[in-house]
Amino acid sequence: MDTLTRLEAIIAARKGANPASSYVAQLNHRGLPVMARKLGEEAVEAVTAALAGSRDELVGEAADVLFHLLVLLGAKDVSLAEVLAELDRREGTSGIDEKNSRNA
Ligand SMILES: N=c1c2ncn([C@@H]3O[C@H](COP(=O)(O)OP(=O)(O)OP(=O)(O)O)[C@@H](O)[C@H]3O)c2ncn1[C@@H]1O[C@H](COP(=O)(O)O)[C@@H](O)[C@H]1O
Repeated sequence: MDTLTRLEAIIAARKGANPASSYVAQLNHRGLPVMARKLGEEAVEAVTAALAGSRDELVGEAADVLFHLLVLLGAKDVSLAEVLAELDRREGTSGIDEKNSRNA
């Protein structure tokens, strides 16, 4: 099992845990707007690290983005497999074509 799939399973298992002892449970307890805001904050931190930080900082912030994205997807009952299937679907198509079809 790969890292993201393992992390997805851990997040699913921790969702209903005690918020006092689990950060995942705490985020779920605080609700979707907080989870969404956390993902946005981590994304901004990743962007900042890419533009002005070190390589190690970018690695750390990218890990935070993936973690918080999985927490948000879990709360919305969207599986990682569904997201990966969407990426698979796009494989082999030009990114430009994809952009044009979305804007059509
Ligand atoms: N990968 C992670 C992970 N990455 C980041 N974080 C937490 O994300 C938080 C982000 O830090 P911030 O400073 O931005 O946030 P904060 O100010 O501490 O918290 P907020 O009040 O803003 O939410 C930190 O508390 C980190 O510990 C993570 N917490 C948990 N995991 C994984 O989730 C598993 C389950 O964790 P628990 O639910 O805590 O058992 C762990 O075993 C890990 O594998």
